[in-house]
Amino acid sequence: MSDDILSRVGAVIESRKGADPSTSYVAKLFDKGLDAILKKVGEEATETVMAAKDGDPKKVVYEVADLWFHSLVALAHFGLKPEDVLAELARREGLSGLAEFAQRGNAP
Ligand SMILES: N=c1c2ncn([C@@H]3O[C@H](COP(=O)(O)OP(=O)(O)OP(=O)(O)O)[C@@H](O)[C@H]3O)c2ncn1[C@@H]1O[C@H](COP(=O)(O)O)[C@@H](O)[C@H]1O
Repeated sequence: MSDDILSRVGAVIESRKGADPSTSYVAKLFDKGLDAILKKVGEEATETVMAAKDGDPKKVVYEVADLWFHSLVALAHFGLKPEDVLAELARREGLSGLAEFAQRGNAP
């Protein structure tokens, strides 16, 4: 179920390319350009950190949803989709982060 919603939201975001910014928040972001999109990603990341520092689980969920959403818009700017990120996470599945770090020639 979870990646279905990511795919659905990703498809709607893609469909907003070239849409009227006055009728769509996503189209407004595309119209403003990459810096505006990245500004929102940064803002939502900061708001996620602040929600976590406050120890408020519901607020953390809300802000992570904002962060994931704006990250999907940033992906779409580059013609990328949520499925691309899911494939990368699947590629990493089962490989310990410690082992992966060491594989890159980093000291444990
Ligand atoms: N998932 C979302 C989504 N999450 C957040 N947002 C918008 O992102 C904006 C966040 O900007 P704010 O400045 O309000 O930031 P904030 O952090 O919420 O508020 P502050 O804490 O900064 O005050 C708000 O307008 C939210 O409504 C979203 N807007 C759209 N979507 C999805 O994208 C689809 C297309 O949206 P439109 O292009 O607007 O039709 C929708 O059907 C949804 O599925």
